[in-house]
Amino acid sequence: MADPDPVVEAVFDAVAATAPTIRDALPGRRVESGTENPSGETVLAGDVYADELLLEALSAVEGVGSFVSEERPEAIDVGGAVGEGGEGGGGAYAVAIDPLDGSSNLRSNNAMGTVVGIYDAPLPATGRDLVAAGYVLYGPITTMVVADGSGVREEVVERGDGSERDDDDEPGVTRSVVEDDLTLPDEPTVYGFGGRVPDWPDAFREYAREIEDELKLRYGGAMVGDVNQVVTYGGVFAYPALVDAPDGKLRLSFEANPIAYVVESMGGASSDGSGSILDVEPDGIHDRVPLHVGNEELINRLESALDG
Ligand SMILES: O=P(O)(O)OC[C@H]1O[C@](O)(COP(=O)(O)O)[C@@H](O)[C@@H]1O
Ligand SMILES: [Mg+2]
Ligand SMILES: [Mg+2]
Repeated sequence: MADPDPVVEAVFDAVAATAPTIRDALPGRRVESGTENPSGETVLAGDVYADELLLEALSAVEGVGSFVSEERPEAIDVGGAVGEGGEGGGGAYAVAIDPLDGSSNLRSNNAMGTVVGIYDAPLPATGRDLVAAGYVLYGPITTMVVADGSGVREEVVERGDGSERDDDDEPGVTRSVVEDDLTLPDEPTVYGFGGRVPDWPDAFREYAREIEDELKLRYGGAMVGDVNQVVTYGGVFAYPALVDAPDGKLRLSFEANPIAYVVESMGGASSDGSGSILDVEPDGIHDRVPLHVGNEELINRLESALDG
């Protein structure tokens, strides 16, 4: 097995170090910030806070050359030319972040997360340039799922006690690996599909009718939470193309590619409707894409259903 990439490890150290702070900051940040993001969506105070904290933490990581966020129009140069083989080749990585995924769940106090993609190429790039990806899930407990090219692990992330503080400004965190080789369960159990049923194209609606007959609905409105149901129990998550939004809702660089990388690394499959998400060629960093991930057999059936 390849040695862990120290830059990748340092990125997930930084993400884990921010997680308890982001979580603690949420109660007072459930209100609108008064701005819109590059996708035209209302930004909450929690989105702004998480974005700024992650920029600060990740720009301090040596080997991260570019910080690219769902909340910012352009990539931020944080030092080092991106590409050329990452840590081994002398170049730096681009880190794409969805600081708070599912932030409309903040008001209703439901699950949310943070999504991370580490690319060995300047963005926009395809998911084939990912060297690692993962997500933090703010559920009843805070967990972090990391796919680093050698496997997929799940950690519980907690604020450390005072003895683990590096210095006064940065409270330590305790990380416990709870699963070190996550694979998708063979027997699928759950499904979750985003968007309104009347907005689904007919072919997707027919596929959904079949799946409803076979699996249990688990849908909470935050991609990270809904994907983690599939990761845990097996099944399928989709935010499909909509009749009036053929590219769906989710963003390729910040959401779809990292999630596809995680699910494919666990032995599952991803699709934009016709092929792996990781092969989708982007035009811009805020491009959207229909996202379908889960057990391979269910994704194959989805592609056949949409093929007509
Ligand atoms: O409630 P809607 O509009 O169907 O959208 C739900 C989807 O939108 C998202 O909240 C988009 O993510 P952000 O909260 O990062 O914008 C996903 O997490 C979720 O799958
Ligand atoms: Mg999101
Ligand atoms: Mg977000």
